[in-house]
Amino acid sequence: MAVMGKKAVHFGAGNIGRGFVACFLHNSGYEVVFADVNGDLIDKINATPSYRVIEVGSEGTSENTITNYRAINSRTHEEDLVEEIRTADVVTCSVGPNILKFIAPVIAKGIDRRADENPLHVIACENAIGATDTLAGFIKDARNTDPERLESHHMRARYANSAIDRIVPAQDPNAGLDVTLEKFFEWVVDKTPFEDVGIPSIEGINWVDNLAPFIERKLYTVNTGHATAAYHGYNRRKRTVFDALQDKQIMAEVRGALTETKNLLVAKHNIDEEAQLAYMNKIIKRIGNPHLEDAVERVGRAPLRKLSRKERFVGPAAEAAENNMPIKYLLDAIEMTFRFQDVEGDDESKELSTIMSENTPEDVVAKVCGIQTTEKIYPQLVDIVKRVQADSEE
Ligand SMILES: NC(=O)c1ccc[n+]([C@@H]2O[C@H](COP(=O)([O-])OP(=O)(O)OC[C@H]3O[C@@H](n4cnc5c(N)ncnc54)[C@H](O)[C@@H]3O)[C@@H](O)[C@H]2O)c1
Ligand SMILES: O=P(O)(O)OC[C@@H](O)[C@@H](O)[C@H](O)[C@H](O)CO
Repeated sequence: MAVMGKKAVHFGAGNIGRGFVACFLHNSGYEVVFADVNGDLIDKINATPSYRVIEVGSEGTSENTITNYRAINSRTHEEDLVEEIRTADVVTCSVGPNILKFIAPVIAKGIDRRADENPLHVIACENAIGATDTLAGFIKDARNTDPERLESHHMRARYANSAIDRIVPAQDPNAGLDVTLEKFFEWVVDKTPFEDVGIPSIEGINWVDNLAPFIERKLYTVNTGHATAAYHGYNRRKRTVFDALQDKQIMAEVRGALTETKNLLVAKHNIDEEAQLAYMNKIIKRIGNPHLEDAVERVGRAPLRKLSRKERFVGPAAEAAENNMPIKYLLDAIEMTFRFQDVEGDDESKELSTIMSENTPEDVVAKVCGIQTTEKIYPQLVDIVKRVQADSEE
């Protein structure tokens, strides 16, 4: 049921922001106020009264028209944004996990101005475990919220973690605001923080009591498989994930990595093995969607984030290793990620290259992967880094 007169502020008017989150908020009757730092994008949004969300797949193409939105530059119009947050019902974001700290101060100011009886619902829509908790941590930090106001903060804001899944590739620069994406979507949100104040009425959200199995299953299947295809593909000069999956060896690497994460997910979350196998096969089909021009560079973007401790490779591989489960294919994918260096337009891939050239293998593993010397996976990661460093010196 649509809710009229409601307002959502969404940080990050990029692919998933315009194509998924804003689309669902719009369809649920919300006015959407985008907050972004890209001045050209802000101007385009404010000059364009509607845009299309175009779903493509083997079943054909369908379209949704999005209206009733505005955009504010959060860098130049902070006070306007604070006022929007003061009067909003929902704040969502899809800016990337490393940007959460930068959007926290303005959200904190808006929350602080709210009346106590009307808490803002905050849901971060990033590919990261506990992204809303991370954002809440920055908002509640003493630099952003007066410690004396913390005790009553829950009366002005509530925070729920989420898992969001829909493949939205980089868009054709000539497409304007239109977004082409896959038909499939899944948006799962923890309902427990909202239970006493009412969950926001957003069509399409699956509200759950325990998000952990959903987010781990998503990150360690969709994103592990996607990234495995992308990094192997990049190193074999494939253009898109679809192209990469046409290569039998890369497909075997993807299946291998997803079988290893399946074993872990099944054991850890009591997920039915057959159900996980079906989910895995569906994901392989989704990431191989021939209608999505999903470049390996987009899917491999930010390799330092993707090599970090709780992320799609090191997260499951470290845990599987501790439980003596096989991790051969995950290690192959990690090696390919370490080889994703100096990629045009990707700052982290350049930083990775500098880190690799200036540090010992042991220091790289500690700094990049956050793995301790006592963990079972440690020596295997050190060997990978040694190999990649040796190849770079040749
Ligand atoms: N694209 C997908 O398929 C997909 C699917 C699920 C989840 N996600 C997640 O969504 C997030 C965004 O991904 P995307 O593909 O939409 O990226 P994107 O680059 O298309 O969009 C990010 C947007 O955030 C804006 N931004 C950057 N810094 C900002 C700031 N300080 N304040 C406000 N806006 C800022 C950028 O200008 C850009 O418009 C990531 O965490 C990603 O993992 C993406
Ligand atoms: O967004 P990232 O950089 O964490 O990962 C790249 C892709 O795997 C990702 O954007 C997927 O398309 C998305 O997670 C599908 O739901």
